[in-house]
Amino acid sequence: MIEVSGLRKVYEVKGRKAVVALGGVDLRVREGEIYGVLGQSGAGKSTLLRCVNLLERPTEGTVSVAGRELTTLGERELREARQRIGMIHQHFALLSSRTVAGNVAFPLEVMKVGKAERARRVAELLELVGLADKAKAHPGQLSGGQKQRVGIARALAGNPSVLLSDEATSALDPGTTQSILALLKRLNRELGLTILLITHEMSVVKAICDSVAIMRDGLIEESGTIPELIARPGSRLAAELFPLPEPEPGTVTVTFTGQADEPVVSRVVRKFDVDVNILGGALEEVAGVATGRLLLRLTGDERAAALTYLAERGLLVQEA
Ligand SMILES: Nc1ncnc2c1ncn2[C@@H]1O[C@H](COP(=O)(O)OP(=O)(O)OP(=O)(O)O)[C@@H](O)[C@H]1O
Repeated sequence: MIEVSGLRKVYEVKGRKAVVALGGVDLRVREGEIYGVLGQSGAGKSTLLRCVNLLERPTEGTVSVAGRELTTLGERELREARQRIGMIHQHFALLSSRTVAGNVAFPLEVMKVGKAERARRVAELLELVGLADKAKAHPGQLSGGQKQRVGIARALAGNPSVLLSDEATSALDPGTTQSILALLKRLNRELGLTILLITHEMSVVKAICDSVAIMRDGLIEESGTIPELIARPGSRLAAELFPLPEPEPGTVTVTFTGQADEPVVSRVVRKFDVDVNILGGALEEVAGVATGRLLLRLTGDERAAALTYLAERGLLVQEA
């Protein structure tokens, strides 16, 4: 759905050294998934997101969304293509002089949608985000979470196939963050909306993302589906989601996704002549799947056979 290839963005600032915000980024977001780009401040996340709808012109590389290569389009075609790419912002970017309904109607006015159809569509969008009773309110009378719901309704006005989210929950408290993330997940499921979001919070990735790219210094360090990354030896995502003590020689790190119901450790002890000592562990719900990592010391004559048994059960076994 979104294909970014060889993307470079260099900011030339007069009298200062040029800043390489993106140093050659490839990204592939599949239709219907929620894809998170995670990174510290300055990693290049906003630049990447703004290049996806060409708010920012890449210095090099190509961007295609829903099969259209955006970098080759003229201004008019680009405006049309952008109507199918919604965007939501950290600070909501609402027009304070307009009512909630007026804010949602704004893109429809730009698209020259007739008055009656506009009113129908605005009512439908406000219903979708749970704000039907706030149509006449002004943004100043709303909570942060309600403002972001207006932002989401406005972003969906043009029936986009893709939604770009620029730190949409960073200005919200934890409870409100969860309700906005749940709304995004519902829109993803019900409308088949593909979502590309940027965030500096692992909790956002953990709550709703199917795939993730970790960015640092304008480059992607690792990317893939979350189960893929958790199972990848040396993955930074796995280390950050499941921090474990430094493995000492002789210890074993065991990663499991979705097999949390099986008592594998007690089975290993019963089946094989081994002792198991749990040195550390973490269990998390990741995108709705129970996932965990354990640091074990396994000793005994049948150690090798026990490790093979764990690997055969689909667990990732890494010896220190
Ligand atoms: N318009 C600009 N002119 C010059 N440099 C810029 C511009 N926009 C961003 N940069 C620089 O590009 C680099 C990447 O910035 P970017 O905003 O994309 O990172 P980020 O990961 O989104 O960080 P943050 O979360 O703080 O916004 C930074 O070094 C930043 O200072």
